[in-house]
Amino acid sequence: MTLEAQNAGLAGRLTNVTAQFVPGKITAICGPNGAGKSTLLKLLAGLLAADAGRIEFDGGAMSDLHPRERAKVIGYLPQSAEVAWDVPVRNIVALGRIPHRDGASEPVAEAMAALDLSDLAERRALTLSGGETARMLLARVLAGEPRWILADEPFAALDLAHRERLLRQFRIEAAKGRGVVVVMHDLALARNHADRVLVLEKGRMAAMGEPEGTLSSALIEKVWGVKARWIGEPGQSALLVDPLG
Ligand SMILES: Nc1ncnc2c1ncn2[C@@H]1O[C@H](COP(=O)(O)OP(=O)(O)OP(=O)(O)O)[C@@H](O)[C@H]1O
Repeated sequence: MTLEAQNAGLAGRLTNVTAQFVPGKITAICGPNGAGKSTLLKLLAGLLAADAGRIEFDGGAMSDLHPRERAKVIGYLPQSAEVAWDVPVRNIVALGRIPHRDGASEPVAEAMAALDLSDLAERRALTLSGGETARMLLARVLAGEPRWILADEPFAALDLAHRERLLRQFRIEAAKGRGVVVVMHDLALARNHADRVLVLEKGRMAAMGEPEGTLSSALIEKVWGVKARWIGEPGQSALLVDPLG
């Protein structure tokens, strides 16, 4: 169950990205604003078509996958998603089962419990706070039990406890053999919790590899233009950034 970008590009947004994503692992996609992170995630999700190279899924072109099959295997969380329907939270999370056409309630309940939404199950979706909305939409993705979870900045609206909870959940999903690909700005989060990191810079790949070696001070200075150094133990590192002079 592989997911791969092969020289993938989209005019003006992404150039020549070649990367293999690994099931059972958490891959972080990092890079400055406008570097192409969301574009790459949408290409991997099959929501945008590459105009150069291709996205390969299980040895075939992603573009050949039937949309319903794609919806079953890929769970995509967009950046700052909005909710259109003022229906109970449980109903929004249950939308994750639509590709399966099974109405199964267990994965829906499990996903809500994982995202600490059980007490909010009957609340109307439009009354939720920003972080609660983010958790509801993540639960919808998990309820679909996709093979690949592709999440665009899922931590942005979450408080510390819910961030930790989601990190643990991503690890649980990865342990089930799912591939987890997460766009994130927090480089300490990537270094401490991802298995691999892909760094984009101005639409091109700047680096890909295990986080410790890849997210070096030298790379951070080159790509983000800030001087920074790591402190702390592996797995509990913090990034100290020098004030811009
Ligand atoms: N629909 C579009 N049409 C044209 N250009 C676009 C479109 N969407 C994004 N871009 C451009 O493509 C580049 C990559 O955008 P993308 O959203 O992938 O960046 P990102 O790395 O996710 O950024 P951020 O950290 O700000 O969310 C940017 O220069 C952006 O302005």
